Amino acid sequence: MALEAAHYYLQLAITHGTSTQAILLVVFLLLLIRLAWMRTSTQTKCRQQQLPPSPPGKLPIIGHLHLIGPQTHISIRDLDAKYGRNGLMLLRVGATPTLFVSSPSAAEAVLRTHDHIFASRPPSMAAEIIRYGPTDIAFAPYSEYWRQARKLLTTHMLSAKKVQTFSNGRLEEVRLVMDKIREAATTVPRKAVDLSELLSGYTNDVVCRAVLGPSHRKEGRNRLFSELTEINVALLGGFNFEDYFPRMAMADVLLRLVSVKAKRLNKRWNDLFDELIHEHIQSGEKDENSADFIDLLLTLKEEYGLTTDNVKAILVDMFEAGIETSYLTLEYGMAELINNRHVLKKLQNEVRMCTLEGKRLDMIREENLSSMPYLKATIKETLRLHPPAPFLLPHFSTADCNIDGYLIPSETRVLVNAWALGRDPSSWEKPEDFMPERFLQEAGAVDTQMKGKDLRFLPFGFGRRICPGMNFGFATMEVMLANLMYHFDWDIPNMAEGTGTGVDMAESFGLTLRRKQKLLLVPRIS
Ligand code: HEM
Repeated sequence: MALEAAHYYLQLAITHGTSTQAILLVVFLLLLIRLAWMRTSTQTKCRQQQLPPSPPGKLPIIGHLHLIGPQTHISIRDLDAKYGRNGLMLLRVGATPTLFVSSPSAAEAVLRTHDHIFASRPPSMAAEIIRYGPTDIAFAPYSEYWRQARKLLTTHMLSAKKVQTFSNGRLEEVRLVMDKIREAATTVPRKAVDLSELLSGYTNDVVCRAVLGPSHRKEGRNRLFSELTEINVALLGGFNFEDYFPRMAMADVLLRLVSVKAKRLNKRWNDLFDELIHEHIQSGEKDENSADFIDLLLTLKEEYGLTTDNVKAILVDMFEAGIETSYLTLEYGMAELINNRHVLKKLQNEVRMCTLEGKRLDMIREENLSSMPYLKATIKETLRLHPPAPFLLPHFSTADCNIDGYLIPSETRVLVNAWALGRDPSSWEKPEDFMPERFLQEAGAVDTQMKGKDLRFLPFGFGRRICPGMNFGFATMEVMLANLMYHFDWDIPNMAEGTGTGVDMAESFGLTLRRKQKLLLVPRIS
């Protein structure tokens, strides 16, 4: 084809043009031919290169979908053990090639060595609508826009220094929860508290306060944000048929349905943000210490080239990424502590050491936490066993890439099974046991700072897309867990009658890994 074209244009130039034109044309066309040849030979080479291993039994249309059970993280771990190679396994989920990563070396290849190729996100129609483009940070494709928005976030909103400025607000929120628990503990007979509800309310209010300041309870705004975040998670978190079967007629119908739902939801977020932005503009500039996230974004948006819609998209991220992750970790942590009484006792001893100087504290404050390594280790151990995002967020390759001799084609969806990595018996001693001590080993191999040298432990991901909210998350979780340990002893309901058993740890899978049952516990004032 290219040769025919070259011949044709050469004839044309010779008949109608000058000889210089003809020579230039020939050179240009020869270049074109060379390029075409190089492309064909690369494609042939790629085709010859092997794709990562896949399980047998791929079906028309649905691909390997029927092999994946409802507990996806467990199914994928088991399939990888059988069919994967070095932690790499390629499944066709519907029409979408999906690479599952289940070993530290494979995670290293994807998140460190070839991070620039895998740092994008797959397209999602719901994310496009709810997150204005998407122009948030979590779902935005890898681009200059994402780099700028993320820089703003990490430099001004989620830096250790800024997170520290919210400490009084956090303490106030913890105090409110302690008051509610104390009330239940002093009732006769003692009442169980719904710790799931209290903890999710707490992490919601901590994020609301950081986003919009102390007026976060005005007219029930905190509850409204909680409701909107829940709907967001439901819409983005499940298996979205239309993302995996983009060319099917049924996907078209679903696409329209999802689009209607997403637009309705986006309108609710949008109206609320308009009201809040208006209020913030009216109330004028604040100093760096008292500025909330809306203040910061409004002040900095021009410097970073953001529109008001971009600001709203980033705010949606704060709610969706910031609330459930910390809440689930706190809830799983408490459940593990109840089922592992010796760990609970050890943690209570560490926290209660604060009172050894003779005075009882009304609250454990953040400045008390630096002398509590076991508390931090307990949270890390909880994250190892129960990473709230078992597959991180989906990554997406933007070019062909070779890992371990396998070709990973461009536009492959990549899911890293952080849940499986945290429980791999070749990486962890007694992986199913809850042992915070493993994070206290002095020169142990585990990276206790979690800056990610060790890719066995990835609850926050790693590389360009690593969670920027780690400081915020730890600050939220540590002070709450310390106070729960300091003020109360904990029983399971019906323990006194001897009919109570341990806490049920059954999980239900989604974008996040939730416990199936509410966590009901009976507090006793210590
Ligand atoms: C226990 C607490 C938390 C955990 C376990 C957690 C975990 C994660 C994970 C696994 C990712 C995806 C990483 C990847 O794709 O490779 C992520 C991304 C993200 N997280 Fe967190 N997170 C937590 C708290 C927070 C908080 C408190 C905030 C903000 C207030 C936050 C904001 C974000 C954002 C904006 C992203 C997207 C980053 C990007 O795509 O560049 N996270 N987080």
